[in-house]
Amino acid sequence: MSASIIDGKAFAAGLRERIGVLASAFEAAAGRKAGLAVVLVGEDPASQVYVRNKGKQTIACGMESFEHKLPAETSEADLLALVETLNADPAVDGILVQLPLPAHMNEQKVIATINPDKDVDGFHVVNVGRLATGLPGFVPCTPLGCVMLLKDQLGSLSGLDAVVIGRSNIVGKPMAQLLIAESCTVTVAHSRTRDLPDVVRRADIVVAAVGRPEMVKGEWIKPGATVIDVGINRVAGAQEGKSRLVGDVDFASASTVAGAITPVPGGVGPMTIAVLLRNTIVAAHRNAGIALDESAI
Ligand SMILES: Nc1nc(=O)c2c([nH]1)NC[C@@H]1CN(c3ccc(C(=O)N[C@@H](CCC(=O)O)C(=O)O)cc3)C=[N+]21
Ligand SMILES: [Mg+2]
Repeated sequence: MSASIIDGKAFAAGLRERIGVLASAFEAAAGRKAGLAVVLVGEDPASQVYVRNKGKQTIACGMESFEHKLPAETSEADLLALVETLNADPAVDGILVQLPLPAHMNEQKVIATINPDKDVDGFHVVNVGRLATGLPGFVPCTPLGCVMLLKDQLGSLSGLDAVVIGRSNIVGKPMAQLLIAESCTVTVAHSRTRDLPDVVRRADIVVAAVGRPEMVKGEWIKPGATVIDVGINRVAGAQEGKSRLVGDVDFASASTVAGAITPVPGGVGPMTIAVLLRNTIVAAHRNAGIALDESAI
C-alpha cells in the first residue's frame, strides 16, 4: 500500500489565488492596499530566505510589503519603538517579527508589544487566549495550515483520534487547540512521553512537530492514518558538502503505511506563508471595518 501525497505547495497556490481576489476587492473598497510589515533582526541566512519569500508572495497577492531589516546589535528598546510605530501606522494591517530574535532580546516582551489585532502570527497572549476560548482572533499560521490540509483531505475531523508530537507555543499547543475545536480526541506527546510508538499507533491523525529529523517511523503509524509532517530539518546529503531537507517523519517507511502524508519540502512549509497572507487580508478587513466571509477563504 502506498499513501497519497498531500500537495501543500499546490494547495497554498490555490489559497494565494483566493487571497489575491480578496486583496483587489479590498483595495477597491478601502482605497489602499492591505499591508504586511515583516521585521528581521540579524543576518541568519535561513531567516533571510523566509523573509524574502514572504515579501515576494505578499506583493504577488496584491498586498503591500514593508520590510524592516535591523542589525543584530539593535537594542530591544529600538525594536520595541519600531513595533509601536507599526502599531500606529494605518497602512500596516499585519506585523510579523521574525523569530528567533538575538539572545539579548526578550521575545515575549517584543510579541506583547504588537497590537493583538495586527498580530498575524497569532503569538500574542491575547490571541492565544482567544484561540483557547473560541473567540475570533489570529491563529498561528503553521497549525492553521495543517488543519486546512487535514480538512481538505478528510472532510470532517469529528471523532478522530489525533496525536500531536511536540508541545511548542508556535505549533504543538495551538495545533492541539485547533484539533479540539474540530472535535478530535487529542493527545499531546513530547520528549517525556512514555512509549511514543504505542501512543502514535492509536492515531487516525499524526502531526509531527518535534524538530528531530526522521524520528517518526512507519512501524509507529496506524495503517491508513493521515500524517502531517511539520519538521524542516537540514541534514547532510548523499553527496559530500550537499545538504537536503527532511521532516520529523521517516517518509520512506511512513508512506508505505499511511493513507496520506505531507512531503518535506512541499507540504506544510508553503502553507505557512500562504496562511500568513490569509491572516493579513483578514486583519485588513477587520481593521478597516469591511465585511468578509472569513470561513470561505
Ligand atoms: N514570527 C515568525 N513567524 C513565522 O511564521 C516563522 C518565523 N517567525 N521564523 C521562522 C519560521 C519558519 N517558517 C517557514 C516558512 C516557510 C517555509 C517554507 O516555505 N518551506 C518550504 C521550503 C523550505 C526551503 O526550501 O528551505 C517547504 O517546506 O516546502 C518554511 C518555514 C516561518 N517561520
Ligand atoms: Mg517538544
